[in-house]
Amino acid sequence: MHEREADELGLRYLYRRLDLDVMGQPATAVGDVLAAARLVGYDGLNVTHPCKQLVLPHLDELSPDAEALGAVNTVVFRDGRAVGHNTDWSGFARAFDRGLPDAALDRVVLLGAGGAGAAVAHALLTLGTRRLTIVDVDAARAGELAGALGDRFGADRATGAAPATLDATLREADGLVHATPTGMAAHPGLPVDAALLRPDLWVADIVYRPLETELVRTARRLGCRVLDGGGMAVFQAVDAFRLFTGVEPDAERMLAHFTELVAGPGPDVRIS
Ligand SMILES: NC(=O)C1=CN([C@@H]2O[C@H](COP(=O)(O)OP(=O)(O)OC[C@H]3O[C@@H](n4cnc5c(N)ncnc54)[C@H](O)[C@@H]3O)[C@@H](O)[C@H]2O)C=CC1
Ligand SMILES: O=C1C[C@@](O)(C(=O)O)C[C@@H](O)[C@@H]1O
Repeated sequence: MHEREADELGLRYLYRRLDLDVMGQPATAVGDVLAAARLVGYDGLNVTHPCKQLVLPHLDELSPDAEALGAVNTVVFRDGRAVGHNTDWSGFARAFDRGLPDAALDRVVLLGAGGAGAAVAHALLTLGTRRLTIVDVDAARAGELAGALGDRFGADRATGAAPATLDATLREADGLVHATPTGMAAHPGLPVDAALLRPDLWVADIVYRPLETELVRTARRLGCRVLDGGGMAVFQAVDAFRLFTGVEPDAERMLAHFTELVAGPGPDVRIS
């Protein structure tokens, strides 16, 4: 996606996968990878699960958003310094704005309080969600995330809740954002009971492989306004591309290319 957009713009750009599993390294080796990338002249890196927090001590500076979120997915090397940014939250915010404009944001339920859920929660509150209820099988994690958001956005804006309360909370909600692995090819299924989906509830899924998850399919069939996970995946890349190059990419072109990519076979991961 990055390379194809750069080709379109006439930029020379190499985007390489450095996979710790393939290298036989633990997640804690992220600092070594960062140092190696800097040494050999990379302009920056995207960082993914489970290294978005582990990378923090290896950075010289954080953008205010990355600092607030305590997670980095984009590192830019500039003037000898490694600067951490977070484009997951801005990517979700832009995808949401584009895909579900005018969606009611009075009461929103977020299912999943992991790394992606934290970025999505930051985006939802930044976009104006009045009351966000965060539900996770790990109720302590949901509570911690709600507490951290409360410190930044105001104590009454975010609450952690246990899965047993999901039915009641969803009945009163304007929208649902799904941020657990359910629905991915390796974890098929529906994360909430279909009986809880009604036409006046908007539904956003962040799972993007496949784009058409069981949740997206079911919610659409039941008449909900629906957003799939492709927009977040693309717009985080759009924001990272701009940070790496200083050039504004064509977001709609990247979205079209991404849709083509996810429809195809998975990547062939090899290091030689
Ligand atoms: N569209 C995009 O750009 C992105 C999409 N993703 C998607 O988001 C998913 C989550 O990613 P991360 O937050 O990094 O994973 P994570 O493992 O950090 O967090 C997942 C959270 O979901 C919770 N959970 C799992 N099953 C649950 C259930 N049935 N009910 C309630 N909570 C449950 C877990 O306890 C955990 O807190 C990924 O599997 C991926 O599909 C992730 C990153 C970017
Ligand atoms: O988590 C993700 C996914 C990603 O690693 C990818 O594979 O596209 C790119 C990261 O910037 C983003 O935060």
